[in-house]
Amino acid sequence: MKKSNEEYIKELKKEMPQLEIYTQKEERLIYAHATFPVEYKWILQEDYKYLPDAIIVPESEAVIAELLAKAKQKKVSVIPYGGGSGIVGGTIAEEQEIMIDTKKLRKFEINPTNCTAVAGAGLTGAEFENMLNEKGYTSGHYPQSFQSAVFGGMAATDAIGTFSTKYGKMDDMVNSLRVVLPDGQVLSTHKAPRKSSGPDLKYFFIGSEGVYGIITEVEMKIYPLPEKRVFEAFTFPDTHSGLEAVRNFMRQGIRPPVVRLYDEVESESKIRALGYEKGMCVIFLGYEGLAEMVELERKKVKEICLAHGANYKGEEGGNKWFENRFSTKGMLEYDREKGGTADAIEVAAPWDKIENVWKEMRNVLEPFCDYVDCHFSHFYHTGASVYVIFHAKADDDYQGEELYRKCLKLAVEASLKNGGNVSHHHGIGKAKANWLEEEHGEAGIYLMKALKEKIDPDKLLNRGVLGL
Ligand SMILES: Cc1cc2nc3c(=O)[nH]c(=O)nc-3n(C[C@H](O)[C@H](O)[C@H](O)COP(=O)(O)OP(=O)(O)OC[C@H]3O[C@@H](n4cnc5c(N)ncnc54)[C@H](O)[C@@H]3O)c2cc1C
Repeated sequence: MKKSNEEYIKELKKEMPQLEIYTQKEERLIYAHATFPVEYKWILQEDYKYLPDAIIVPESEAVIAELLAKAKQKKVSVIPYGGGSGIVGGTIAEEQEIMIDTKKLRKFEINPTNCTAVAGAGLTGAEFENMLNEKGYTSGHYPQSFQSAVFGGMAATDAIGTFSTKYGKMDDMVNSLRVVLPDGQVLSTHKAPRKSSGPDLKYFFIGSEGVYGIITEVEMKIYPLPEKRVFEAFTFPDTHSGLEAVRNFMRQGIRPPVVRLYDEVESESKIRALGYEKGMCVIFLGYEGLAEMVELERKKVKEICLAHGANYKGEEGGNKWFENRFSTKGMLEYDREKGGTADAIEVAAPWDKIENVWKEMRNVLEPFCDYVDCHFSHFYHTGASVYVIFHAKADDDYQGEELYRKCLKLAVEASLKNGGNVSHHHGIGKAKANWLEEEHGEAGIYLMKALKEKIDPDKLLNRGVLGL
């Protein structure tokens, strides 16, 4: 253990004997990796590369404040740890950092009048949603990592769920939050629904991946459980006509919560399974809310899809997608195999760039991959996001790591070159930090660094994440 860490832990044990602290090698190994694909390769290579010196599991925000104040005093580096489902290397303990696991922050408080509920940073998406459902509410937030990602991590990475077209991303869903700053101060943002009182401070933390503070509570917007929910499918002659149909209903303010358009290649297996016409592209749509509104949305979406050459395929395909929506087979199985590597690179672009971004990302990856899947599943008034999922195989896990880095570089650079960004919702971590300046520009990075240097001059909190 690093000397400074040893002194820190010794002092904590003395002053806070009730504090849960893990220092055994097995425990440190469990926390050492999240779900960044390269971490799978490190597991399969010899000794694991980077272990945290210790993991602390505080039971309250007040204890986190003390831990950070003391860490500042003793110059101890810290990594906040949520559900460990992060996929961009945001929790790699490259410098034997101490991890702070937020799992004991389990507050749940509902305010039906304000249509909000508070989630402690350590509640998983599924736990919070079940508690809401019991009271007759939903947050509409269903990321695929629903059962493992927790609210602190999801706010920190600005996560998104599959019902996003209606309910939005974490930055749309969070009304207010509480955060411990690197020196131990606690900031609570105002609960008013809108502010014109300087920058809305919650946005310094949503998507900041723990570099500016540890989020302890998130106040989410909530909605009554829907009266009606229905899924359906259409096939389109090609990806272009599918995207045009979606752009047309989005610009009129029609927002079915689930919109998932698969390109010609990823559609193939779905077409086979569902017995649809070969060579077409599949779209699954999901609607929920008041029954009359659902039926009106369906009617309007159907008119627009049919006008763009679609065939209506009924409810079966959409229902099947819904039943399997949390399955991550395929991608993660590839990462676990010898030499195998896979990842979903998710970027966003304006409507007039998204098709080129998709085509070019697919083109650059295909020569190095067994196969590449692409779909569009988060849509906005001004553009869309595309997932480009590569699956590649090398001879061993060292070459697998190299191959991963090559594919990531090709994909991100193809996005940037064609008008897309670096990440739509998985975040940057350490994996994509090199490209951040291309998205934000020199002045943008200057601003991010200036804030970091002011509030955390020794870069003790999540050093290296976002390149800070
Ligand atoms: C199979 C699979 C499916 C996925 N599906 C989705 C999806 O549908 N949508 C989506 O958006 N993402 C998805 N992801 C990515 C991942 O689940 C998200 O990035 C998630 O938000 C991470 O949350 P976590 O609690 O696991 O965070 P962690 O992995 O623990 O941490 C992520 C980052 O946030 C920081 N952090 C954690 N807690 C805090 C805190 N309290 N305060 C400040 N910083 C903190 C960490 O230091 C780290 O940098 C998926 C990942 C996997 C493996």
